[in-house]
Amino acid sequence: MLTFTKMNGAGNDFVMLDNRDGKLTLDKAQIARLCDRHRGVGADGVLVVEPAQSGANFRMRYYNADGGEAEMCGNGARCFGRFAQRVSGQAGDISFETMAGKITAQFIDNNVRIQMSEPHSLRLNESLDSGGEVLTVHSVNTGVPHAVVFVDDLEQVDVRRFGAGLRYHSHFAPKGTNANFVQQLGPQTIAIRTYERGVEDETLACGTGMVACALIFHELTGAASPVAVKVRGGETLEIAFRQDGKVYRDVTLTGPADFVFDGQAAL
Ligand SMILES: N[C@H](CCC[C@H](N)C(=O)O)C(=O)O
Repeated sequence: MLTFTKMNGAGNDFVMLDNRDGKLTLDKAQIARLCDRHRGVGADGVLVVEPAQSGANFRMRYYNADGGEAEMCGNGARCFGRFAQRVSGQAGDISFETMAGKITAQFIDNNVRIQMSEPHSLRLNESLDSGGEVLTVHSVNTGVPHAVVFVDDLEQVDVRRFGAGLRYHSHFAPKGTNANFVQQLGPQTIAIRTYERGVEDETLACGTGMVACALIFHELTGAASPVAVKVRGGETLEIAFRQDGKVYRDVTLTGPADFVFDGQAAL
């Protein structure tokens, strides 16, 4: 039996595994089965605590619901910090390595603030066909790749149709991208919906997607930091940043990371 903890980061939900002893080996099919909402535990992804290979406290591995490993997960990183703190009994900030760089988690009341890796590959105003329509698409990598489209009414967007159209678009091949749709609610407030690569559906929240949308919102409107981002699950999270010329520094994502239950799963 596999001992796990289920966590929820603003509606993005995860199976958490403690593999600090290095004894756990799961293949892609087993991870996908854990995430299956009918045959398994059910989750958007799996996060695994491993020993650090350099100066951090831990190493974070992230796997999407399809079992494939991804470089980073923003909501997952908040949950990872909270989970690593619990299993290790370590007080104070938690640092961990990811495929996208080193992340630090700070614990602020019921929220977790993570210092994101430096965003890159920002591109604005590209015309791309998706779902049979030509969209104005922006993109940036916030640990994983994100496409961003601004719309007038989020409720009217067919996220599966247009999200999948961008996720599999040749422009983002071969790795593909996550796809976000954004509606401005105020000078420093947006609402977003996200189609996630590797989940292949809309999720209730996407942390790296929130960061991508907030930075592009700043690029297009000059919106000051911090930007409030309302997600499909109903929560509002905070993205802060500092622009140093063309580079974004001190990018942080602050929001909830909640324990849901502990369990044992047959694999
Ligand atoms: N599905 C994403 C990884 C997880 C991103 C999301 N859950 C987050 O909170 O950042 C990808 O394959 O690029």
